[in-house]
Amino acid sequence: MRFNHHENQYLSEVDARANQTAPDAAPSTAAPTTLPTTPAEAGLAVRVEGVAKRFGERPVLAGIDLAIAPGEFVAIVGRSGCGKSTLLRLLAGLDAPSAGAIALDGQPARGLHPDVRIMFQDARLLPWQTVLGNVTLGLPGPRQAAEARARQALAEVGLADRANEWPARLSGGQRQRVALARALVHRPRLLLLDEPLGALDALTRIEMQRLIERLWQEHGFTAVLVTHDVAEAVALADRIVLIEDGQLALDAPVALPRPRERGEAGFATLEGRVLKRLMSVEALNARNQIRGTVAEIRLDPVLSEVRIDTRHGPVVAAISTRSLAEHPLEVGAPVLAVFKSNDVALARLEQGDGERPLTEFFPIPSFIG
Ligand SMILES: Nc1ncnc2c1ncn2[C@@H]1O[C@H](COP(=O)(O)OP(=O)(O)OP(=O)(O)O)[C@@H](O)[C@H]1O
Repeated sequence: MRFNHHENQYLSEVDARANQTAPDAAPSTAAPTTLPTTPAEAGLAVRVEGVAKRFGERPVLAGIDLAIAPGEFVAIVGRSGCGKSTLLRLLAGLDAPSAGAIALDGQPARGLHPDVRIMFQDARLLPWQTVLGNVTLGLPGPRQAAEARARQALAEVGLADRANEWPARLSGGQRQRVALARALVHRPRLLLLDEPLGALDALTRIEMQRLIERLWQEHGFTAVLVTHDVAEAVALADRIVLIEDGQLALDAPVALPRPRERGEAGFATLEGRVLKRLMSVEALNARNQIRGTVAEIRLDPVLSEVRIDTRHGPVVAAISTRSLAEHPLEVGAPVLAVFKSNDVALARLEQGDGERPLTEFFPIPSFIG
């Protein structure tokens, strides 16, 4: 998980709002203590038009167009580093686009929006505040009314009885529930979720997915979820968008009835389709591909070696023997070797000492083809 000063700025904004709260003021009957439940009034419409984002000379997003209807649940998937979190930070107003425009409910987005909340992979709870204190933080109005709202939000995430607990005493899943309550208590009309379940075990993750789905259905906010887990995207989203080379490469509706079961045929088909697209050769950087011909196959019970001859010299791929059985190759077959740029390292060979020993490794940003 990456932290940057913009996100801290977001948290300071929350702190600043907390400081404006009158802690000892009398309870107000004017402040509503219930969270909205009517979908029509809750969801924020999002429009992203021609949005580009560069960091220095490095383009990350290029010409993104995306319209999200009020109350829609959109999942953003894509390879690591493709710009998913960057897009989410732009929607949150934590960062500004280099080009293009973002509109929320038809109004140009400028900075932080009061109806937008973001949840990260780590809960970011203040350790010196109780669970209730963390959820109340930043709520305007008299303390008693704010606490009543916070307690209600905690009840909604199943933590009513942990209000007076310290964050350190909670499990990772419970801390994320508190973070969810802290977002919900502000009655967001757009909830941005940046891989919020990424650090949780599989079972807790599925429980949290159900909770998020239920709360989304009850409150009707618009939801945008960044996830690495395609099954999570299929379980929760109305639409799955895939970012690739800075652009939207896929926009797939998920027309499956809710609640969705992972074992169902439609679920597995869509998950397979998105995964296939995500893992496809076209999705990889073209510079990290090299053509060749299978020259030799050395079978081993577990991990076999396939040597291919390329115009740059021989390349040996270690392939599980099981995969090789599923996708057989024969000597002479034309193939494409695909490298993940992050996985390529250069090792200097000692002069005159054959293939060993290695002295230094130089990670390189991309394969030199
Ligand atoms: N503030 C920044 N300054 C410079 N580069 C940045 C900044 N934020 C992100 N980047 C770069 O932009 C690219 C996209 O980052 P981003 O975090 O949006 O990717 P991601 O798809 O969310 O990745 P992951 O799935 O690994 O979290 C990366 O190469 C990252 O290093």
